[in-house]
Amino acid sequence: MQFLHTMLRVGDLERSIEFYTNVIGMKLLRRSENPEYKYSLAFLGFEANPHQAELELTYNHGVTEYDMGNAYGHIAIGVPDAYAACEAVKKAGGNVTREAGPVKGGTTVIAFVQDPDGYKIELIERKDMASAGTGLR
Ligand SMILES: C[C@@H](O)C(=O)SC[C@H](NC(=O)CC[C@H](N)C(=O)O)C(=O)NCC(=O)O
Ligand code: NI
Repeated sequence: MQFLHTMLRVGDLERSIEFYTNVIGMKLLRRSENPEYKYSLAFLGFEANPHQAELELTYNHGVTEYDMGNAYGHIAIGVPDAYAACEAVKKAGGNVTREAGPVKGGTTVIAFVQDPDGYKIELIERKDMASAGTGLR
């Protein structure tokens, strides 16, 4: 088996695609429309399945916001340098809600970014990723 995607409901699909491509550096992998059930999908990621898990964004036509509740935590992205990633996010107009630094009580360097709908994204510094050329623009 393989972990394929995480689905988030968003209030403005184009706004979210813009954020996840231009701020986070993902690729728009594919889109689909379901006019019968009045929703649109966009799949984004750094690589398509099966190479990496994908993010599925769901837009229900006419629904511009959701009750975010208190259960959702975050999705996590590995970056070679969390400090540089935060600067790149800010430069691209993104919202860093927790600057890069060691996790409380530990040594792993993390940061948090908020997407346009308020979903949190954790940036986790992974030195092993430096050679992979991954990471935020
Ligand atoms: C493409 C695949 O990864 C899907 O997740 S589509 C599944 C489908 N999604 C929706 O209907 C989205 C709109 C819906 N109003 C929502 O907000 O979730 C789905 O969940 N279908 C349910 C079913 O029983 O088929
Ligand atoms: Ni799905």
